[in-house]
Amino acid sequence: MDSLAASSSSAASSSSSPPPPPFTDPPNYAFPHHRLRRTLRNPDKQPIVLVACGSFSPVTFLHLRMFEMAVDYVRQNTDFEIVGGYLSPVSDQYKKPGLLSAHHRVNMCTLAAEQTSTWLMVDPWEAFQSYQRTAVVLDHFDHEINTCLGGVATADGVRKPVRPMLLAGSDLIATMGEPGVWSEPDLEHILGRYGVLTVERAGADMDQAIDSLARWRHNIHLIHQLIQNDVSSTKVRLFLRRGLSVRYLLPAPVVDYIEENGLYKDDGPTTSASSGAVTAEREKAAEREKGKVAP
Ligand SMILES: Nc1ncnc2c1ncn2[C@@H]1O[C@H](COP(=O)(O)OP(=O)(O)OP(=O)(O)O)[C@@H](O)[C@H]1O
Ligand SMILES: NC(=O)c1ccc[n+]([C@@H]2O[C@H](COP(=O)(O)O)[C@@H](O)[C@H]2O)c1
Repeated sequence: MDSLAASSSSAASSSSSPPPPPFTDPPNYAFPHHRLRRTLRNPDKQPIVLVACGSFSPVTFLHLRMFEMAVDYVRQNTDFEIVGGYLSPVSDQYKKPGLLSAHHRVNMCTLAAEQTSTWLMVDPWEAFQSYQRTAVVLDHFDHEINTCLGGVATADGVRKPVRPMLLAGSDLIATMGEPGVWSEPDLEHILGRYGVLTVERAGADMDQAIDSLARWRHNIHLIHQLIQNDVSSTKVRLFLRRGLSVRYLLPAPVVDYIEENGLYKDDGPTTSASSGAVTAEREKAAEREKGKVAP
């Protein structure tokens, strides 16, 4: 398998011992695929799954709406067929401001996906372990769906591999042009191999964002928001701290969950947002030195 994790781990293995598993799974982990469509409707299309990586602290209607915008875009502009959609909440090690524990973030995403949609799923794989780079997260989906489940089949029984594609806001794509946040091999892996569907976000200039990523332009799909929505988790947290209502900004079960558990009453961790991935990678490397975490 052509995965980052697989290639780095196989380089380290000796010829006598069995190859280590390509990924470290959290305890009791099972890949969720109860809503993954296993048969292609149109055999001529390329099957894809949408993977949205982020904090989701908390998940908002905008996060969910990104998937619906992607569905419309894909139907009108591409030869892809979407067979599944996943929210992949980031690990606690990301330490972004306002990042609630993975336990609560996964619970809220699960309520949102299961109770407001018929096709979205939540993968807790990265949430419940050490920080994983986005390139590795996409490799994990590739591994689970194609290597373990055998991809999808056409009505005639022909098997096809599924391409995981990153679904992200244009602010996230803009960080790909910032020095030090993403490594060059990771960008090549994410944008060259898998591709990204980018949803326009108020305040982040999409054209400027992709200027520095021009060599992967063919794999970067820009989705314009026809109805502007600039809800953000930051604003929701601010409202909650001030005791203001967030109803109708988030799915009702998520609002109820926040109230029942008394969440977001204070500021939480305060590491700078843009340095989240860099800090998490540094801390992980230090822990690896001490032998505490797997690569
Ligand atoms: N209003 C929005 N428009 C477009 N994309 C968005 C919007 N809000 C979030 N996203 C995208 O959703 C993904 C997950 O975002 P994340 O969980 O970081 O939400 P956020 O609202 O940006 O959080 P925070 O406010 O805590 O920084 C990212 O790719 C982000 O770009
Ligand atoms: N090098 C990387 O792989 C890298 C860098 C920056 C952000 N990310 C990811 O992007 C997402 C960003 O989420 P936020 O928008 O909440 O910061 C997270 O899932 C994070 O892991 C990955």
